[in-house]
Amino acid sequence: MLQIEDLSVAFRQHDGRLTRPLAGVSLTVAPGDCAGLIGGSGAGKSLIAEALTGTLPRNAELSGRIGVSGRIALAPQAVTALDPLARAGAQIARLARLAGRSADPAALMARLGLPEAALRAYPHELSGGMAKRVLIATALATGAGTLIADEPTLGLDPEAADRIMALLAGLAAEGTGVLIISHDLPRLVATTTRVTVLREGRPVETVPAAAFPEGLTHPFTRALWDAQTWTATEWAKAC
Ligand SMILES: Nc1ncnc2c1ncn2[C@@H]1O[C@H](COP(=O)(O)OP(=O)(O)OP(=O)(O)O)[C@@H](O)[C@H]1O
Repeated sequence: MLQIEDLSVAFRQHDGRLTRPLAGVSLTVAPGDCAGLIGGSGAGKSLIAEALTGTLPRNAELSGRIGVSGRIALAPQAVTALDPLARAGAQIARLARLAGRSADPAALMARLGLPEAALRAYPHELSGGMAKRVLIATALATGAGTLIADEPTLGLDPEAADRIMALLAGLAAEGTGVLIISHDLPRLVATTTRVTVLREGRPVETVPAAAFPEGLTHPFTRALWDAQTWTATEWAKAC
């Protein structure tokens, strides 16, 4: 269970000034929940992930309340988070060990739809979608009851992106609390029960997925939806 109330992150600059790129964010992810978080570039999405996992830069000042029951783990945005010199299976086992657990990497990879051969693969031998799955596997190997997936579909082709989103929805259906941070509003709406919208580090609103698109009332959320669905429609026509 994850509960964030009025979360703010500020940075003390070298000249003593304080900037506050994130303020007033609240959200809850219960076991079995699949929630979404969206915002443009620089909206503060990664700051939230870093605040939740205790990985904010040292000059960050955190305020608000973060309540976590059970373990929380991050599947990071960049596949470069994987050790380029270690095989995927060994990386999953290592994360489990660091969390004080023993894991069965083969079972975990099978659960995430990865072929057994991927256990022995180095990160550069994995496709983008497979590497994203390995990142999710390393997070789950910690025994986390809450998973934060930071941009899980970034850089993937549409089919691989759909498969990753279906996988995350499946994890939620099995009882994991899942927070998906993404730029991809149509996929978030298709996968999650609600989407929290951020704009320049401030919350705009949290909208039930069922409200998209007819029930949208906030002009920012509407513009975000129109921009992304227009592109998809026009692209489909052009093809
Ligand atoms: N160490 C830091 N010092 C000062 N400001 C920072 C620091 N780290 C991040 N920020 C600021 O916080 C804001 C939010 O950054 P963040 O990386 O969370 O955005 P984001 O929503 O994840 O963007 P993107 O989608 O591009 O990754 C940005 O304006 C960024 O400049």
